[in-house]
Amino acid sequence: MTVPAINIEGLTKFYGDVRGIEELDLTVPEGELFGFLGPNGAGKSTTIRLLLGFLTPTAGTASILGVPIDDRDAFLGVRDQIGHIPGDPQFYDDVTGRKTLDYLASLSGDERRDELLERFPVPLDRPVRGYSRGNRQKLAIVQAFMHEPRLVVMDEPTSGLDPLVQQEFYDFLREERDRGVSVFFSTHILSEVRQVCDQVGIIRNGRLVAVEHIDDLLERSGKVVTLQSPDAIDLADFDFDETIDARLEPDGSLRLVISGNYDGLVDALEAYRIDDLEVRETAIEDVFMHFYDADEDESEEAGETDLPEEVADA
Ligand SMILES: Nc1ncnc2c1ncn2[C@@H]1O[C@H](COP(=O)(O)OP(=O)(O)OP(=O)(O)O)[C@@H](O)[C@H]1O
Repeated sequence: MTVPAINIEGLTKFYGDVRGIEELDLTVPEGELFGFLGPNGAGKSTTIRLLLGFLTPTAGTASILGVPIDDRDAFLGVRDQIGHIPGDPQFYDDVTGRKTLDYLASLSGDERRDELLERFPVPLDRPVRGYSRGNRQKLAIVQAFMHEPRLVVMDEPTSGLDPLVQQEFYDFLREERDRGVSVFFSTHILSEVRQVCDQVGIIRNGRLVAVEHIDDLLERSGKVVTLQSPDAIDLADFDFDETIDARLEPDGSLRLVISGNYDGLVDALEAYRIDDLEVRETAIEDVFMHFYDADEDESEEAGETDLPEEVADA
């Protein structure tokens, strides 16, 4: 039986009275690209810091590559099989990038350093103090992957990267996953989840709201059909088994959300002349909003407002 890359059971962390996370249960299989999505303050960094032993849980437990996080000796034994990109990567500012990597290599190895630096180049002979935000992030990527880890845990790893480097990083992550590396990464960017992840766990106010395969999530959410016709559209004609939602837009066009096959739609269309017909996937934003809406009452109790713009608009 294979061991999950990460297994979390009832994991809880309170900072005094402030809830970091509560009763979190989650399993990430080996070899998967797992996205951990939530707005600011949801508990993503807390979860990651608990997993890596930087914080002690208030309750519950977790294991990483089969090793319980509170078994310090065993954890040190798998430490060099794990890579980590923290939310705010810190290095010794007076030291050059090259020396930084030399030092980290002496701890865990650097079999892939050159290959990674070719892909994510940084000014190696400059002290890290002079690095831009993006270069600092690229150095963090190189150090996290250069020792051939089995699992990489990353806290918002694309912040500070320009769009081209972000795309390169997404390609790289997919290649790593195909080589069998497990990747757990937190993000508040929806489009990133869609592009990269196999599964996503959605966290809000310290609680896990859902865990879904991206394909299932989109499949279940249906397709959006937009129809323009010179004929008056009767909504009743489009109320077939596959219809999730049907409405007339102010300009008289029909907006239909359907899941499953198109048989009902094709039959209904026979009665109409068609000026324009478009079928597209449901926007991932619409799909995710429903998870957040469901938790609205609790969010108000916790004094939180609506989703931040990054999550709502990404
Ligand atoms: N050291 C701390 N002391 C007190 N409260 C904390 C501490 N660290 C985090 N919290 C609180 O715990 C909750 C979860 O924070 P956390 O940083 O884990 O969220 P996050 O999802 O990583 O957010 P972000 O996307 O903004 O980094 C928040 O309410 C936060 O204010």
